[in-house]
Amino acid sequence: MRIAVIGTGYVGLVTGVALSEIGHHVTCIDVDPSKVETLSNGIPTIYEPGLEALMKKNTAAGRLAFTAVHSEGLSEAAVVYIAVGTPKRADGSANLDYVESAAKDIARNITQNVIVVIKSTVPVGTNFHILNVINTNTKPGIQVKIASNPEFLREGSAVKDTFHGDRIVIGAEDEATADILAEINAPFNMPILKTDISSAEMIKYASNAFLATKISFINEIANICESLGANVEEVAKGMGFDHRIGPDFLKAGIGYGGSCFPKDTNALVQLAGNNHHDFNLLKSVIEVNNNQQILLIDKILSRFGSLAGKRVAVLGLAFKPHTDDLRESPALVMIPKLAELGADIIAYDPIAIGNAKKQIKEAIAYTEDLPSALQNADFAVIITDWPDVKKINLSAYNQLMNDPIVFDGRNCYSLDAVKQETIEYYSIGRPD
Ligand SMILES: NC(=O)c1ccc[n+]([C@@H]2O[C@H](COP(=O)([O-])OP(=O)(O)OC[C@H]3O[C@@H](n4cnc5c(N)ncnc54)[C@H](O)[C@@H]3O)[C@@H](O)[C@H]2O)c1
Ligand SMILES: O=c1ccn([C@@H]2O[C@H](COP(=O)(O)OP(=O)(O)O[C@H]3O[C@H](CO)[C@@H](O)[C@H](O)[C@H]3O)[C@@H](O)[C@H]2O)c(=O)[nH]1
Repeated sequence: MRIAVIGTGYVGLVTGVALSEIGHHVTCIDVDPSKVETLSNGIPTIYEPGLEALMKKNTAAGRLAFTAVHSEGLSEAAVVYIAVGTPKRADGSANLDYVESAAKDIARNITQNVIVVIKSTVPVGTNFHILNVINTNTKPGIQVKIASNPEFLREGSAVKDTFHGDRIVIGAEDEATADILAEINAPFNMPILKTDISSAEMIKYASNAFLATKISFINEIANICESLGANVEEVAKGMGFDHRIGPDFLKAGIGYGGSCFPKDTNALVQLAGNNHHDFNLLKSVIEVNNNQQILLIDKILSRFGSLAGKRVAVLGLAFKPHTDDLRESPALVMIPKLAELGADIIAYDPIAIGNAKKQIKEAIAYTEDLPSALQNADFAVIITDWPDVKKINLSAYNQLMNDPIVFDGRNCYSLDAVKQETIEYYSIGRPD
């Protein structure tokens, strides 16, 4: 099948590469010519494990190409995926400007019948709206079908998730369209749910909202555990044995970040509100998360009183390990607060520093070397559970820091291991 993918971000690029890997001929289109140039040179514009090799392989095989010219990318496509951003507006709702503009790009440039597949996360009703935008802007006689195919990949394991995900959801108006999309996706060998368009759109929001709820729930339990002297890791383990609950997504910490959970939970609250439903449960999930992201500041202040002149090692900037993405990372909340309180900050991250420098306004020092971050620090704050942070020999805190005081926002170490060392250790939902 000849496929075009509009948008080469985390979703579009991974989707385009994966579709080419299973044998389709894919052209990825992006409005950013510098991205297209980098990608055409075989260099991924995002960090995703396993992506570069697949990208190079399929480009060399002639199944994958990149362009900044919509007419060129769309010229022979039978199916066009829209995978552009749907960021949060100030009121919390999803900004559909990029999706609308991609729809107009399609409408103005296609000369053949196409199926347009919306992969971006969009509120219920958007697919029909976008079909309308395309039909109003395209040439007469061209038949356009629309389908919803929400994406469930996680950053940092996007390639793995695309080939070994839990399900593929296809929302279509007619069986023929759903069948074509099912056929395109068949080589992924995953359960396929064919449903109506509105339900497909809702499945995406409901899934993210449910996962975010699980995280805020366990974080609330963690905070209660702290007051009562219980250990949230033990509690989560005990809960997880119950198949109805499951062991995943019960890791307490400094809250969820990323480009999806914060944005999509807010968008669902808005969507519900616009339809006269006050989604109180989800509002609380968001509030718990906002408080959770700054929880360590209170702990740090009660330990030190003042942070003026204290040197702090911030370990991790990305919102989770194995990605260079900082969108809604707790680091973006913690660093301004620490700076405002007068701390002298050195931040460690193995791959996200390039992106961090674009988003962090405070004058802080950066390093990709973990020991250098710890050298002479008065305390350390763990934001991202990077493998090298988790695997560090705990004696390094003692050897390198002025005072081995660690505030661990990701519960990286077992309390037994910590007890073997002379470090002062504060984590989430566990005895200090
Ligand atoms: N990032 C994730 O892990 C993830 C996972 C599942 C779903 N989603 C959803 O997928 C969508 C895309 O997310 P992302 O993180 O990949 O976004 P992103 O911001 O990383 O990438 C979007 C890309 O689209 C390009 N673009 C914008 N308008 C364009 C146009 N008219 N023509 C061509 N290119 C255009 C931009 O230049 C950019 O490269 C969002 O709706 C998001 O909620 C994201
Ligand atoms: O038990 C947990 C699990 C995750 N997190 C945090 O939650 C955030 C999101 O993590 P994760 O879900 O692994 O990453 P994302 O790449 O944001 O993926 C989510 O958002 C995507 C975009 O919609 C969806 O496609 C995925 O299915 C969904 O998992 C991160 O800050 C994690 O640290 C926790 O605090 N505790």
